[in-house]
Amino acid sequence: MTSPDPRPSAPTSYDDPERNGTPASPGPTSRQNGRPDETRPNEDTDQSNPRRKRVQERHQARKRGPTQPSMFSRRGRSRSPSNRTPDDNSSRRSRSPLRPRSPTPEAPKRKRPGGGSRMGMVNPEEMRRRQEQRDRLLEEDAMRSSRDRGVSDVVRQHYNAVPERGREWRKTESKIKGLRSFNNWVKSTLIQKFSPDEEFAARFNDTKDWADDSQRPPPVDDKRLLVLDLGCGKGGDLGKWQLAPQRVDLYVGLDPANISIEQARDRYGQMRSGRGQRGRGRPPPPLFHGEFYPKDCFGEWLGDVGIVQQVGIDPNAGPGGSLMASRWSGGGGFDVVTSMFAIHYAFESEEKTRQMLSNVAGCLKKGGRFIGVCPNSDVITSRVSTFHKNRKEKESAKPAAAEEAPEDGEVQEDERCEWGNDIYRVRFPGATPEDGIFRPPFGWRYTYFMREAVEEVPEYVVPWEAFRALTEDYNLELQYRKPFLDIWEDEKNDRELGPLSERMGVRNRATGELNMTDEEKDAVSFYHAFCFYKV
Ligand SMILES: C[S@@+](CC[C@H](N)C(=O)[O-])C[C@H]1O[C@@H](n2cnc3c(N)ncnc32)[C@H](O)[C@@H]1O
Repeated sequence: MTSPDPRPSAPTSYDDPERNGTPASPGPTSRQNGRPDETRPNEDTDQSNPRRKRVQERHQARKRGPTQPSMFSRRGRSRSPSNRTPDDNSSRRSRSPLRPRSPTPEAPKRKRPGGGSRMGMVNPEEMRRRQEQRDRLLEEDAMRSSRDRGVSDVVRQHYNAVPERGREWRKTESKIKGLRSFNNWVKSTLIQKFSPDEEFAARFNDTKDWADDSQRPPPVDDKRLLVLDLGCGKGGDLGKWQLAPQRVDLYVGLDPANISIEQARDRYGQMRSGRGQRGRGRPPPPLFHGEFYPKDCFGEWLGDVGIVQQVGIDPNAGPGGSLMASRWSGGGGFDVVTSMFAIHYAFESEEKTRQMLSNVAGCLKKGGRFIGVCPNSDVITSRVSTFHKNRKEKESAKPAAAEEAPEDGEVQEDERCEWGNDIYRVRFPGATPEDGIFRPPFGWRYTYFMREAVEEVPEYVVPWEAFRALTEDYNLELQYRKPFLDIWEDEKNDRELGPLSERMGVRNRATGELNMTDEEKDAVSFYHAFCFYKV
């Protein structure tokens, strides 16, 4: 699966616009997409305390060795596999234990001396059978790749077509404004808790009361973060990254939806120029250098994206890679890889899921964090198994009647599992497992609808335990996983995240209650958040 890549050629050096004052990608309009929403810099945080104690808590349970040297020392290193392709990846990997792949058709054989005589030993019937088998496999392969391309195209076209309605509309007119704000608050919370590195967090462990002293600037944070966003959409999270406790030096946004990428560039340009900033409050912190490219991050290797190559991507990440090479190269150059509301598109197939993980693990330095949010398979499992239980009870209550047997492979209407409410709907078009456990863990397609945001787009179940097991192959260690509403319960009284929720309109200042209808709460409970460490 490929997407057009109209990237400019890779810059020879990565310039810090804070130093040279050159905006990387200027542009005029403000942006937002549907399900996840934006956060503007000066509503997001109290500018008097932009870096906070939160970072202490997430590192408390972890004790690791020294962090990697700054990317600046890595920048000149040339170890990126610029000529690598996803096919190259698969050739170095061992076969998955999760599901045997269908055999690929044999490549046409060259004539070699003696070959004819060996061929002569196979009887014609056998040769015909083998040829038929090869043809069948080729045809299946072609059908599979066209279907895969079809789904990716639908997803890309959908996100490209999501209208940009403007911030004011989203905050006032939208029927799901509570949900939008809540999702944004969860994403900010993840960024606040998990984006800083251990060194940065350790400094705050040593100076526990700094957050109480609004006059005193936080300790010097000279080491800044390099962030890669897979599926960045229209750049809705740029403002959140601008307010990260540890300052961001570089933000790279990738997404196959080329129009979304243009919109993200525009939004970044607007932030750089200070346009669209509201008058109240202190000015936001200085903006990082940002780059945005159209890219399928789950179907393709990221090593051919110039800026990714420059920062550093390790081709040895994952199973089958050379352990020694990986140990010596020390991984990729990014501190954080983030993927918000996007990894479920990778679960179309094992190949894509592994490609996504190779990209994530390859880009992260040791100690780097992979943070994201996606649909929670526990919720799906529970809905699906309850659906089948109820269906069976209904069936057994029915008087025995002569039922028409379904055609081969056909799923009867009443066997199709779906749920939702006025604002969101999940619909499985095919059969689902009665116990709700998705085996094998790839390719379980459903369509997702969300009012004003997502029009029946195909998505795939991310069976959590299988995913977590797979991440181990890529040296990614699970540090945190939590359903959205549990995050709220845990963090709503936090001295930073609590007030942030009020500024973002997530909590009603008078009642202290969430500003969401029951339907919105049901919709957000479909998701959970995670953080992995690269070890
Ligand atoms: C619900 S949007 C989330 C956008 C953004 N992360 C946010 O939170 O605002 C899902 C995004 O995933 C992107 N996506 C779909 N397939 C992808 C792929 N193969 N690689 C990277 N991104 C993908 C879509 O184009 C879309 O922008």
